[in-house]
Amino acid sequence: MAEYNLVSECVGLITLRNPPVNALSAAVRQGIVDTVQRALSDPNVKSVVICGQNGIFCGGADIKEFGSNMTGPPLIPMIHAIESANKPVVAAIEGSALGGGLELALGCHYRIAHSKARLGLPEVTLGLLPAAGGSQRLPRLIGVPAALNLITTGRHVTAAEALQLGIVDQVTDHNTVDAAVKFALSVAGRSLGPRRISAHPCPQQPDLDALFEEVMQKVRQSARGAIAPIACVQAVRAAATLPYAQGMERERELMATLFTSGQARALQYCFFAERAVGRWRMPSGARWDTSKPRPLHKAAVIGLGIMGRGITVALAQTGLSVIAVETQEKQLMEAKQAISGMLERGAKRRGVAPALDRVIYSQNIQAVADVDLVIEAVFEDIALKTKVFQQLSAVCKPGTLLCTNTSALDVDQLASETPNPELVVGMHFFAPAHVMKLLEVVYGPRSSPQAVATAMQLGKKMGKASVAVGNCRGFVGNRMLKPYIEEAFFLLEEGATPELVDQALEEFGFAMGVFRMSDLSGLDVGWRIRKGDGLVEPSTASGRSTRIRQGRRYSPLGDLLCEEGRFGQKTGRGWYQYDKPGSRVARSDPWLHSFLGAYRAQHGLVARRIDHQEVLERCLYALINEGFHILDDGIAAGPEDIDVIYVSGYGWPRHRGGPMFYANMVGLAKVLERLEHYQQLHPEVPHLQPSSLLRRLVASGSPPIHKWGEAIKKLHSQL
Ligand SMILES: CCCCCCC/C=C/C(=O)SCCNC(=O)CCNC(=O)[C@H](O)C(C)(C)COP(=O)(O)OP(=O)(O)OC[C@H]1O[C@@H](n2cnc3c(N)ncnc32)[C@H](O)[C@@H]1OP(=O)(O)O
Repeated sequence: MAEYNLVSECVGLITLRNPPVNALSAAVRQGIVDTVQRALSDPNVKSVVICGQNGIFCGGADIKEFGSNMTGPPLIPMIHAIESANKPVVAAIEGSALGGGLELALGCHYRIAHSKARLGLPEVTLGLLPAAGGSQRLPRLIGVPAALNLITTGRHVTAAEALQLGIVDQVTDHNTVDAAVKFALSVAGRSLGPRRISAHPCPQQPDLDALFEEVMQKVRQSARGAIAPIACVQAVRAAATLPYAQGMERERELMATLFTSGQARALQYCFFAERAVGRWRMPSGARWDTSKPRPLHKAAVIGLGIMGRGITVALAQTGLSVIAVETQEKQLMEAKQAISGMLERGAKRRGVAPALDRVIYSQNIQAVADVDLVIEAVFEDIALKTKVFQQLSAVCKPGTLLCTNTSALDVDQLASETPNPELVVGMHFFAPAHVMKLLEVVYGPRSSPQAVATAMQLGKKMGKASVAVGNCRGFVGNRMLKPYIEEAFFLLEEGATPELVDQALEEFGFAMGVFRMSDLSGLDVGWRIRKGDGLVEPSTASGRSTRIRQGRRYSPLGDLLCEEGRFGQKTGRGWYQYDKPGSRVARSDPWLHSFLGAYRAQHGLVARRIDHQEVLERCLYALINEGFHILDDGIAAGPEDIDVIYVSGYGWPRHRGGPMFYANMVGLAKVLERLEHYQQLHPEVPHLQPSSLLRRLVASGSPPIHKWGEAIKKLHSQL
């Protein structure tokens, strides 16, 4: 797993071989130990170069090993042996040097990087810290502020930035290994003392205490309960204040706590889940590896409201030519201005030229005749969308894929309005579409595997977490959101306040509680949907509204606020009050509290004390329960799909792994027991009725999440 060659007569070349990313598995570590030993004991070898095969230096420790008993030589002594070698060791960095990979390079005496390489210590994103000496060496090399930034965010830096920071000694556009060998020859015999980073003190930093206090405060605020970023700050503080050996001891202690934590397990699960969703499969048996996507050169977007504009930007930034269609001239001109602004700002951020000339604007749907794919983003109205789909079917060249950005309508119904339903899929983007990571690719029973493969590949090119899901009301994300929001409304009826519910959810780690989120996205959105479902009724003569509708408990609270014109941030009033319409700082609203009091009195409801635990159990378990229904219905292929959707699109805290992973951590039996408990108290609430899949999983011994797939298949085959 590490190959050894003698090159240029006196350079020992060690090549890490562990595809695809040369992760530091036990075998690779053993290979490094053996080959370094061989190079150091060969009197002909004057210097050593370490590189990785296939254009990548090293993607870090092997994350798959973390879940098992780790064997093989440990990383820390291996890196120490390199640093204390009496011959210069040069790291030749191509592709990526991440985590343990960069820590290995920091143990080398010199680092040469290719100009396209990326370097970083992303351990924090996996719930860990750079515990192979990285938290102690990097601050010594580049100073405390820069090291804190890299280690607490886990961000990857370009070779150019690495050079500027002093992480690498040289950047090359040519063959990196050749450059490193040449460099190794030039430094053979030089004194190595100054090149051993562990022997350096940290560069002096004025007001160290104030700096750490400020960073810790910032990190605590943005961590939303994640423990790794805080441990990272503590580890860097040890580097800044303690001798190296003591700093290493502190690094070890901090890592020991993180390594076995539920958060590390959750974050590592997310890492693999995000990759697993790319290996999509449909109930028909169609799969990612047997379905070939179509090449795409030209796309079109129909409807240039907020969603259409974001989608146009996302497509243009991916390199596609885009025809952007809006029938009203004024709206078209406004959209053009907005899209150009977004493209310009995005390009400035990324340091590239804006893709303005990739977008052609038109009022005429005929302009899309020769595109390969169309994304329809007109108003959420089935009659309007049907008309657009019929027009597109008549206008587009044969084989054009027709995608709808609907968030709530029936993709299959739309497909049935076209002569080629196999070419129709949903591409459910989230606002703002050029920023938000999530894309639900919705297939109907007639969508072709090729259409799904093409939409999934396009999503990946756009940098989205793309998840293939079946067609049902709300697809996966919004379907699960419904019981979550309903429970929050019921809690208000029973005595909670928006502040209490939001606080419980935000302490759990959500970026925003349900009511602050509702104010942000607009209360009128849900109101319109409920009206469409025939759920919104006028109040009776007494002003009292019914609380059982369509045979189940219903809370009209959201409707009543909308009747008052309280649509959230945009009107300056919603579940909270705001300084002015459009302002973002939510303040508690005494009006809302008296409104809730009057509402309860009118309905004979007596407010009771509700604690955070009840808020979490009722909102989250109702959402999770719907997730089990979704798995049972075959709408999502596995729990990873649901979890990626929730973490990347719905603000679920990543360090809790997603709702289904969380259920697995809490224990399926406990989730079932609490749902049964609340269902007994609220028999008129069907979403608290435990899903039969959850019951069957518990009855079959609550298998761990990675075995749910097998269990679901087995349980289905027993039916
Ligand atoms: C008490 C113990 C002390 C131990 C001290 C430990 C200190 C060090 C810790 C670490 O190093 S933790 C790991 C840090 N590294 C990372 O976080 C990098 C993770 N990888 C990536 O960011 C990317 O994979 C990449 C390297 C930038 C390459 O990206 P690309 O898009 O080209 O490929 P992917 O689809 O992401 O990955 C391909 C394939 O490889 C698997 N994989 C990637 N990295 C690792 C890894 N470090 N360990 C194991 N496997 C890895 C990835 O899962 C993909 O496989 P599939 O999941 O698709 O099968």
